[in-house]
Amino acid sequence: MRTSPHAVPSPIVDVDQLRKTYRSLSLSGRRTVEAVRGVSLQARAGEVFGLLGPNGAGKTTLIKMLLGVVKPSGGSASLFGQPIGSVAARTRVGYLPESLRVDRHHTARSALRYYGRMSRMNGSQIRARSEELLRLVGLLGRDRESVRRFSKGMYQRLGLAQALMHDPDLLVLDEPTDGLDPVGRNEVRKVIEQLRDAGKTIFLNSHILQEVEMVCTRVAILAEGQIRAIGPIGELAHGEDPRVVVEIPIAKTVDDRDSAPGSPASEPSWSEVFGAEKSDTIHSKRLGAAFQLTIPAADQNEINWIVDQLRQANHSISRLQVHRETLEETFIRLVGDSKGLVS
Ligand SMILES: Nc1ncnc2c1ncn2[C@@H]1O[C@H](COP(=O)(O)OP(=O)(O)OP(=O)(O)O)[C@@H](O)[C@H]1O
Repeated sequence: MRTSPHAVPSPIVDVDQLRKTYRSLSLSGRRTVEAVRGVSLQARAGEVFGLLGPNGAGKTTLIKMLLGVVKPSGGSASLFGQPIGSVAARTRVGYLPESLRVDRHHTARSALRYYGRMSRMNGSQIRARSEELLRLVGLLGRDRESVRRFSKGMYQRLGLAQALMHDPDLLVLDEPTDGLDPVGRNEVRKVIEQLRDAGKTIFLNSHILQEVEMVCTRVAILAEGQIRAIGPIGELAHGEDPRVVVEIPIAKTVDDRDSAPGSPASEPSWSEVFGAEKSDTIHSKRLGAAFQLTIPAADQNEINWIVDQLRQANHSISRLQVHRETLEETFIRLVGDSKGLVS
């Protein structure tokens, strides 16, 4: 069968209505937690897909289901078209868990040898691949030191190297920079950026907004086990129409010129300026000696129209700024508060 040259390649990660309910028994009785509640998403080859959510959103549970470590309660998912949990799916994935443990007696080199053997690589394959990866993660030269002497950042970079040892087609990273200082975060982020630029497909969990903004190409916002938004990073952050913020000096308003000197200026009727329908969408407030209007404006034509209406009504404009929603504002709008999120 021939495929059309314009056919969209099938997704590498394909999740359909996946659910996980944890049930446990304790002295205080039966406890049920709906950790993942009907999540659907897709990640394609070459994407760095970010799953952003506060603590407890269900991110780790979702990753563990993809890796076949936790059994779903409902829905389905596949990696490379193979059902999650199958050997065929698992062997093509590299995984960096939230807290990787490397035995303290290891050096970076001996640890990679160990992981290489687990992936059934032979001695010369292990040597060549270790050299390449130690260089990539910036540990060449420190590779014969005990990992006991490693900083947390170096340890995480070794974790990235172990995940890449068998040259997986998909890299799954759970909170890769959690607990690192800014220098360590930056070092790990640089490695992820190099992998992204080399075309690796990466699925990354994070509650660190800046990390997601800097490295991901597509993002899903997860809260309370549900996807609240999903899309390319640029579009997601601008989910709401841009707004224009205009400041109109009070002394220059029509009302003020008509009123007696020194009397407080009353607010102009914005419905007379913009029409009743548009004025309903305007938020206005007094800001010192000016009125500040926040007006939704989908595009440049609408911004021009707003300026024209103000000028026609003889209002001066002392400041005009186009405000686009940031990813942080999108997150807070969708999740309700910024609890558990680091910007
Ligand atoms: N093995 C388990 N048994 C019972 N409840 C669990 C288990 N694992 C996770 N949970 C609960 O499921 C919910 C989602 O947890 P999960 O670890 O998937 O979230 P997360 O988004 O990865 O959070 P974090 O960033 O804190 O790791 C939480 O309420 C958590 O307490």
